[in-house]
Parts: sequence; structure tokens; C-alpha cells
Amino acid sequence: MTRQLLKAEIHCHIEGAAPPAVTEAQARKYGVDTAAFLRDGAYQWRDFSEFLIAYDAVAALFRTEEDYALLTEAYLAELASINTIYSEIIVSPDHGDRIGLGADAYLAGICDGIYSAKEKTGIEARIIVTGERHFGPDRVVSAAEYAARAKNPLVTGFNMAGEERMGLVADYARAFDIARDAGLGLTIHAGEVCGPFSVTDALDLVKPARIGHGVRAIEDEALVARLAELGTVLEVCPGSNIALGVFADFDSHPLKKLKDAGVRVCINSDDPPFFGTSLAREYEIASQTMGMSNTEINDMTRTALEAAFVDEGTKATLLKRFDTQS
Ligand SMILES: Nc1ncnc2[nH]cnc12
Ligand SMILES: [Zn+2]
Repeated sequence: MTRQLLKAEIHCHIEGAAPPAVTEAQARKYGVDTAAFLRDGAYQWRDFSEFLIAYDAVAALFRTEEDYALLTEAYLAELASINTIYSEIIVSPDHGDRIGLGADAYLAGICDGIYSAKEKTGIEARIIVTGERHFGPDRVVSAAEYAARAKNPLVTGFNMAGEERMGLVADYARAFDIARDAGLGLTIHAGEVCGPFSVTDALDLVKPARIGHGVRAIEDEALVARLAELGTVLEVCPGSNIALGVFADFDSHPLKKLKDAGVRVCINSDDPPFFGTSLAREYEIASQTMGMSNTEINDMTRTALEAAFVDEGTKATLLKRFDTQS
């Protein structure tokens, strides 16, 4: 039973958090036929490539600053209602650009949503700007430059998501250099669709504090030891991994094995309605299906807070609250 536990999440994509009913309402508002990616109240995709296509189609239905403010506030309110005290939202300025809203208005809407949610529920949240790998190295560099010059106090990290099988990490390394120089925290999707080599490449070329997923590192014992030694945090998203077929079932999911091997791991929902999940469900899966104790689960929440891309003062406040109330 994890309902009462304090929670934190550091890996959720904003468009990936859009409930199907909200997306349907957006489609009606803009006169768009959703049959190709949303039917009978569920997102439609069969594999990772189709998932990315559906994701981009959903993103194209959020078209105004207010659309993004409402989406962000609603997601954070849901997190707050299950005792989540901290959230990092992954956002992609490219998606704002692609629908003609523009990156500034896109980001402003998301910030409005964060401020409203904070005022109403107390939840603390920050933004991780992401480049989408399948949009190509130039766009990922542009996303990093955008994040660097935004000088927005809520933008604290940089990520790369999207089609992991496209190109090499080396093609995208410059984007991470730009983000690092701007003082942003670094995380990168790796070891999700591709094998351990992608995690090794990420460690060698990006030197991130955290890795999105990283779970296929389990295929290489020496790499697991390296992650444990480095203290790299893996933002693990079990429900996403099972839905996308990265592992056959929760019994073969390596979350507990990684943790037991000394790798710093935490629990996240990634794109919850796409994968039939929620942060609440991910915590329940760790507890009920994977048999992890509340102490182990609290360890993972504390890891998420320790690894948060947030100023030291806010981090200390969050950790104090967590340690006193958990
Ligand atoms: N699980 C995932 N992997 C890569 N890119 C994504 N964008 C949204 N969700 C993603
Ligand atoms: Zn992700």
C-alpha cells in the first residue's frame, strides 16, 4: 500500500501526460480527426516508432499558451493529490514551434501551469527542456541553445528524448556541452530501446548526472558496476518499459536488481496515459508486483529528490519535509 507515501517524479513528458479525454476535446476544438492515434478513449500505437508518431500527433493538438497551462496544472494537481511533493516535467520547445505557437509562449504556458499548481497545492516543480533526437542534431542543438538563453528560473535541466535508434550520441554531444556550460542539469534517454552500448556512449560522451531509463544496462554486469560506482541516477519507468515491450513482464523488469546492485534508481511514469499507467500505479507496481518494501520505495523517492535539478535551498527543504513525514 503506497497511497500514503510521499512521492517525487523526475521523468514525465508533458504532452505524454495528456489524458485521452482532454486530447479528444482539443481535437474537437480544432476540428482534427484523431482516428489514426486515438480511438475508443485510448491512444493507438503498436511499437516504439508508432508511439513516437502518436506522441507528436497529440502534441500538435495543444496550440495555445492556455492549452499548455491547463495541461500542466491538471497533471501537477493529480500528482499533488497522491502526495507528490516534487515533479520535473520534460518539455520540448520544438513541439511549440511546430504548431506555430512558438517556444516562448509554449514555455510561458507551462510555467503558468506550474505556478498555479504550486499556489493551489504546494507542489514544487521544475522544467527539463528536451531535444527530440528524431528531429535531428541541429534541432537538438537549437533546443539546448534555447534552454541556455531562456534564463528561466524554472528551467533547470536538459534532456534528449525521441528515437534512440537515430544517429549516435556523438552526433548530439554538442547540445549537451551547451546545456552544461549554461549550468543546466543533464539527463539523456538511453538504454531504453537500444542496448547497453547506448548507456556507455551516454556516460562517455555526455557525462550526465542522470539517465532516462538506462534499464538495459542490466545486460552488462560491468556497466551496472560502473553506474553504481559513478552514482548515476536511473529514471526508471517500469510501466512504460512493459508497454513498449522492453521487458516481457514486471517479473523480468530489472528495477529491483539494479537497486540491489547499488545503482541509484527512482520511479517515474514517462507518458502515463499512453502506457495505461500513472505515478500512483508505478508506486503500487513497485510495492505489490515487484515486492519492494516501503523502506526501499522511500529510498527511491529520496534518490529522486537528491538527484533533482533544483537549487540547493529548495532541495534541502524538500528533503527535510520528506525525512520528517516519511
Ligand atoms: N519513453 C520515451 N522514450 C523516448 N522518447 C520519448 N518521448 C516521450 N516518451 C519517450
Ligand atoms: Zn521519457
